[in-house]
Amino acid sequence: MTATQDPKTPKDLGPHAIPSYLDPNNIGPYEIFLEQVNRVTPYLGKLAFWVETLKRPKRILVVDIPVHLDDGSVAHFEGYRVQHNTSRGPAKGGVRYHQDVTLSEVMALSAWMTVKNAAVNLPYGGGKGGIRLDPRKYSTGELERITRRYTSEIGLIIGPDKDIPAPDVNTGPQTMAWMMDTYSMNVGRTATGVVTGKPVALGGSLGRADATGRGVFVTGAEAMKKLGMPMEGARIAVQGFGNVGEAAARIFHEHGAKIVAIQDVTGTIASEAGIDPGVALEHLRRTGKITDLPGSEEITRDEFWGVDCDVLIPAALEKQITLHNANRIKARLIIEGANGPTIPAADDLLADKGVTVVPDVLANAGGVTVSYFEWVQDFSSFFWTEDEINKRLDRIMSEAFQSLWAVKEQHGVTLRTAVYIVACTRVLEARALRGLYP
Ligand SMILES: NC(=O)C1=CN([C@@H]2O[C@H](COP(=O)(O)OP(=O)(O)OC[C@H]3O[C@@H](n4cnc5c(N)ncnc54)[C@H](OP(=O)(O)O)[C@@H]3O)[C@@H](O)[C@H]2O)C=CC1
Ligand SMILES: O=C(O)CCC(=O)C(=O)O
Repeated sequence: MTATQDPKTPKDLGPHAIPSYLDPNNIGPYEIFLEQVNRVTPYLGKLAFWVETLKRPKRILVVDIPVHLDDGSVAHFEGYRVQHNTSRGPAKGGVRYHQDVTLSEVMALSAWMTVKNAAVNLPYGGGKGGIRLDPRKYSTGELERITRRYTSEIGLIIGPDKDIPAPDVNTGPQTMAWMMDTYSMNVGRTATGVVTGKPVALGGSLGRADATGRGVFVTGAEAMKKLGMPMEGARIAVQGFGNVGEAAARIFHEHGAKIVAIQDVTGTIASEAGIDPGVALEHLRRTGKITDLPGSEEITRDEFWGVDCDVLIPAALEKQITLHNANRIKARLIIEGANGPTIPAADDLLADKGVTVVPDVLANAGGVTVSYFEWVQDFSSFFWTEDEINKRLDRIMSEAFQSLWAVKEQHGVTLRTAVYIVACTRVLEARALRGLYP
């Protein structure tokens, strides 16, 4: 028996009921991706011949990052850049700073970028990077030195027409500015197109900061229409209140939905009357935590999953929805702002319960879509208005949703499998047309 053959066996049967190596909740991030590829393979027809291409990252770089800390000592960090696939264009995807970053995680995140970029038909392959460190423990100067050394080390394989990093968890416009500057110094010219998600003053794009959350809203609103769920008063619970979660909560709130619970690392809050995300953000900035927000009550991390809501937006990290909590989820709709928040076994359980999942590789593609706009603007040195950007983003996201929903209906599969069918077909068509030999 493999870890995924008995996906619905709960772990809670007793301490010795399931050996950990058979527990489906213990699946690693890259194994999740491989399982998703296995599930789509029967739908790929002749292109299944090439499916091994998807299972093997094209290029993996592991780098040592030695840096002087403020106290004069030298620390070494481990960094990664994985280019999962470049069949449809340069690799593209963010850079994560987190204490739990592993090579398997970065491999999975880069593979999901391949699928995501193909799903919304951007001319990119998939890449992702990361450094295993807890950024809260380092000063701004230390983070700048770490970022610059990391950029120099991965400079071997990145470039505006090779691999274009962007922000992910715990990185943002300032990180991208340092990366752009370091790469530019090393190549002897200003290369704005080497990263996206830059500050607007440095060739960044208007609309990029909110783009992922906006895409979560657009695809979520389309799904709600399909499911006959009214937006006005819809009860929404959001896990993660950073770039993606905060913007998604704010935009849903602006459109009449009610944010009934928010969870981040510092705690979980709930409110029957609804939480104003603007007030919550101001409170978070002032106090450093989401809890103790006036008008809300604190609930446990675990209670979050059973909150009475219509829509759940996981917008934090991978593997949050597992067999431990999937059964308790009351939402009819899950919009995956995070990458990889649902393990495959929980996906099955949710499908059986009739819960619709807008998968990460569609729901959070708004960020990379505006990154693509940024890259195009940098190349042409001609910048668009925010209104133009938002209109183009909304159109791409809602058209992608409509066409992928039609594929779901046609095959009678989940929306995730439908997105994988379309995206993997696009990637493998390109692979097959390019052939193998130089
Ligand atoms: N930024 C982007 O453009 C894109 C991001 N994504 C994905 O969206 C997700 C969030 O990214 P992003 O918003 O950029 O990251 P941020 O670093 O801006 O925010 C992450 C948020 O998640 C919270 N968080 C982290 N760990 C946990 C946890 N265990 N339980 C609850 N909350 C947690 C953080 O809390 P705290 O602040 O307290 O640490 C923070 O609120 C990731 O999966 C990322 O890959 C996907 C597409 C694009
Ligand atoms: O903007 C980008 O290029 C990539 C964003 C990202 O890392 C993601 O979509 O997961």
